[in-house]
Amino acid sequence: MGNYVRIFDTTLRDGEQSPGATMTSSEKLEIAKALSRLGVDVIEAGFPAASPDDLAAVRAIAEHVGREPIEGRPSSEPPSIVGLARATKGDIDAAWEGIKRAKHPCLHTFLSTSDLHMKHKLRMSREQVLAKIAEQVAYAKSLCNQIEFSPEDAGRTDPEFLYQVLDVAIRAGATVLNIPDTVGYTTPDEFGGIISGIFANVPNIDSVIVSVHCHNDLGLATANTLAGIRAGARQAEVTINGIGERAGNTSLEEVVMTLATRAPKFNLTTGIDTTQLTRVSRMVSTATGIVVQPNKAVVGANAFAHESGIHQDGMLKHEATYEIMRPESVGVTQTNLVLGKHSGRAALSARLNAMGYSFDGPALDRVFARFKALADRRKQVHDADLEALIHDEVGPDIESFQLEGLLVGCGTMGMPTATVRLRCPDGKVRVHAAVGTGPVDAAYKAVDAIVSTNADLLEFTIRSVTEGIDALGEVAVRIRERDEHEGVRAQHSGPEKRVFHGTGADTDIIVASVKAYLRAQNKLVQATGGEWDAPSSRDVVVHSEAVQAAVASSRAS
Ligand SMILES: CC(=O)SCCNC(=O)CCNC(=O)[C@H](O)C(C)(C)COP(=O)(O)OP(=O)(O)OC[C@H]1O[C@@H](n2cnc3c(N)ncnc32)[C@H](O)[C@@H]1OP(=O)(O)O
Ligand SMILES: CC(C)C(=O)C(=O)O
Ligand SMILES: [Mg+2]
Repeated sequence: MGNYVRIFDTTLRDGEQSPGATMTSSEKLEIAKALSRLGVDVIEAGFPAASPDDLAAVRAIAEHVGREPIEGRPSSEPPSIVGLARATKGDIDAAWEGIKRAKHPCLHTFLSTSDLHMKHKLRMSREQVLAKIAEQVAYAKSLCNQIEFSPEDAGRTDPEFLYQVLDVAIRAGATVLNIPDTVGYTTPDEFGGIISGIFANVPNIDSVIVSVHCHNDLGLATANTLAGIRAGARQAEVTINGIGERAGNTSLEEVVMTLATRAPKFNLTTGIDTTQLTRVSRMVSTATGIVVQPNKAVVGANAFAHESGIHQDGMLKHEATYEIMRPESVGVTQTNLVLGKHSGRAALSARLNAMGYSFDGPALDRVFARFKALADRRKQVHDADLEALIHDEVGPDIESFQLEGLLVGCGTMGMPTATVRLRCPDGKVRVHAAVGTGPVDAAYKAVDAIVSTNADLLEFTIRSVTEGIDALGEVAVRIRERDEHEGVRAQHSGPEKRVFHGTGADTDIIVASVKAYLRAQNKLVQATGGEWDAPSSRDVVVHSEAVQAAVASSRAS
């Protein structure tokens, strides 16, 4: 018993038996090529008796993947190509037709051996089953040198009968004995015990390869496969992403990465180039339409993502604190420290540094507070959100006017109104309400009434920083000092009027609009030496009066 575990991939056969996972022949061929590059030893390409299309797909794989090593394949030999067949002459002939052009063809035939399956499904006695195995394995052997036999539902088969079955299959010419836990019923100790029992009780078992094929009905497929391997099996039947009948098969990536990550414990190797795992996983997901759950081991989107501040802080100090394998080892470019509501300052400041910003002390505290407020409202904070926040944060040195409050009313049932409360350069808080053509126009009119800087709005743009209904909106405005001499500029030789730019970001786009406008107004005030004429008390209208006036005028019109 060597220390090499053959990886038998059945994504294209058992994997395709997942409800809804049917793939086209060309998708199957592409996946077979990717599996070959990945380094699998065996590709079970399909069940040729199932349909002419399945036969054609298996034939194409045998010809294009099974004859020559695909470029990039770690091994210098092409993978063995397997076709599955019931224990009937017709199925075996079809399977042979599919695989015979491969360099290493292998016929795989199976027959149920549990009392339950024999009685209710096959309606055959033990004697009939033994005779059929002897007959059909021998027939398959007359066509092909490599024969795999599987006693279906071995996990629920009487062990003594199982030993008899396997003995018959070896005598008839089987070269691989595959032990399936067809319905994912066993537990790891039981399944390991079945394999140990086979090694202890089946004559000439050392002349064949013992293989394991586990289903995941109780979520134990990988554990059972590893238990079988520890008991001596040297072939693991697996699928990419663990797809397959019902709850699926053992997933290739889980077995391979367990053997690699826990190498000292198992002391076993495979021929898999693990850096291709993520890519092949995505390819299979796209072809089958079966989405990989984010928390899926090894290839899930969150497998190398950390959101909580304590974990992120640990990861920044030493990557082994919360990762047992390096993301690059499975083809993920890097650990993903996801910024969200559970993140802390360490992760935020590391991300800001990576983006080229350096904040510390009170400045970092300020950005952090705004980041947390945003994270509370959205699931994830992306770099673009941070950029917008920073631009919003790094405004003019002196905030002459600060937004203290904003209330808008808009829709189809009245005039758009806005009430704005600003802290002004003299330290006083002023409130003004206005109506406009829309909520932004109303808010800007209210700001104008308090700020009264004589500026014209030149440009207003709004965009969503990231995707989704909860995205930040970023507003950019440009204002220009009003030209008192407009219309007579030709005779007037005064300087050009200056333009000021302001941006604002918020999940509320009206708030973002007012912030942007105030930014620009503040720059204008600063540029004019901080001079500002406070509006007369009459200008700073008590907002309820203005709203009443607006409502009255809308009713009148
Ligand atoms: C555990 C597994 O994954 S087994 C593989 C499952 N994969 C598939 O089934 C592949 C797709 N299958 C198919 O396309 C079809 O089922 C076919 C073409 C194979 C057969 O279709 P049909 O001839 O219409 O038979 P149907 O599917 O209705 O029933 C299966 C028959 O095969 C018999 N059978 C089941 N397993 C075996 C076996 N290993 N060896 C011989 N006969 C078997 C059943 O007893 C049943 O026979 P019956 O009709 O005399 O009762
Ligand atoms: C055909 C056999 C190996 C099978 O898929 C199973 O028993 O699960
Ligand atoms: Mg199966």
